[in-house]
Amino acid sequence: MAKNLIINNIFKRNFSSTNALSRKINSVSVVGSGLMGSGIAQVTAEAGYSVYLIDQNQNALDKAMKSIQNSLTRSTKKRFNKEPDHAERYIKDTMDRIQATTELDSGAEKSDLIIEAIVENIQAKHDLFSKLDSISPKETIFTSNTSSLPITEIAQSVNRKDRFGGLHFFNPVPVMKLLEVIKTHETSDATYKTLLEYGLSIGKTTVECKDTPGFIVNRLLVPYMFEAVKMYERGDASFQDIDTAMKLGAGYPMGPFELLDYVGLDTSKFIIDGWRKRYPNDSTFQSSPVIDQLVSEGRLGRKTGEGFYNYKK
Ligand SMILES: C[C@H](O)CC(=O)SCCNC(=O)CCNC(=O)[C@H](O)C(C)(C)COP(=O)(O)OP(=O)(O)OC[C@H]1O[C@@H](n2cnc3c(N)ncnc32)[C@H](O)[C@@H]1OP(=O)(O)O
Ligand SMILES: NC(=O)c1ccc[n+]([C@@H]2O[C@H](COP(=O)([O-])OP(=O)(O)OC[C@H]3O[C@@H](n4cnc5c(N)ncnc54)[C@H](O)[C@@H]3O)[C@@H](O)[C@H]2O)c1
Repeated sequence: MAKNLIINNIFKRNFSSTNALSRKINSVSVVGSGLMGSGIAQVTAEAGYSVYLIDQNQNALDKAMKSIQNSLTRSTKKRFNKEPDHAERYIKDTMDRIQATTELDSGAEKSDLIIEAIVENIQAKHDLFSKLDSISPKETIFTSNTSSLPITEIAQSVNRKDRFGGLHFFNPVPVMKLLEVIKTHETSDATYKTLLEYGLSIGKTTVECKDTPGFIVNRLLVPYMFEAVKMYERGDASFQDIDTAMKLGAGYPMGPFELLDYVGLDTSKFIIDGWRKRYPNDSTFQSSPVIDQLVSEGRLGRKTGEGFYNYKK
């Protein structure tokens, strides 16, 4: 209660002085149905929005719908433990609000908000947004869930730069309470207000971020994870002991290697490689031979069943 009051006061402080009117959001398209897109679609549908979950790959969509169903079953078991009928109805209603499709147009033409959660690659994001810009209504707001790319740079491929911002979710989306909302120097106040309102409407606590590398969380978290890998590569400790140490000695829910496997080693590599290209003189962003090797072997972490740890057993 007190927390909500603080959030509302921050919200009022920042926006009561502007006359910006937020836009009503009814329908949301989530493009990319992997680890993040499936979670974003789930929490958005749970909040009552009608959702198009779009992916170029039908298998990814099938996997996403299964994972949403499992995640809802898990969360409703406790929430409605004495009312199984209610839980069943809640799951059905939520699933019914999500339309999974490989047709980009079918969602983009009808959505008020588009959240992109495809692979962490600037060219792929540019190609997607330039298509979306030509098929979406001009009022539709575009956002990216990028972990590390500048929102301003992603927005270069569209004309609607005032209706473009960042919505950075955390994994697992249904559980993690934070949403980073990113404003570029071209994002309009009305767009930004709409994005903050959307964040609150899906039950997240929002923080306001500038378009700086890694925003708030990843600028601190990613160098920490790669520092742990360097420690392991030097032979200072086993990765299992580093994980145990950080969980029991620093109170983290997961150690850095468990977290790398959880985020995906490919995504982690994309992030560090991208930052190193941009900031070649900053030693924080050095590559990791061990991660490069695991990625080249297709051992990407939990999503492939193996990374630093083996999840197939
Ligand atoms: C790189 C990117 O850009 C940014 C990022 O995303 S960085 C990554 C950020 N994420 C983190 O740091 C995650 C750190 N890990 C954790 O917080 C925890 O280990 C965890 C929440 C993932 C799992 O928690 P843990 O206690 O170990 O396991 P578990 O007991 O299975 O789950 C805890 C609760 O979450 C729920 N849960 C876990 N995963 C879930 C999912 N996918 N869907 C729904 N519910 C889920 C469980 O049902 C359980 O709920 P309950 O407390 O009501 O019973
Ligand atoms: N993994 C994390 O913990 C995490 C957390 C926050 C943000 N992110 C960011 O979210 C984005 C997605 O990450 P992820 O971990 O969900 O990736 P993922 O590999 O699990 O899923 C990406 C999905 O996008 C689909 N895709 C690729 N190109 C597409 C296109 N042009 N059109 C439609 N679908 C396409 C793929 O088929 C795949 O299903 C990345 O930008 C990543 O940096 C990831």
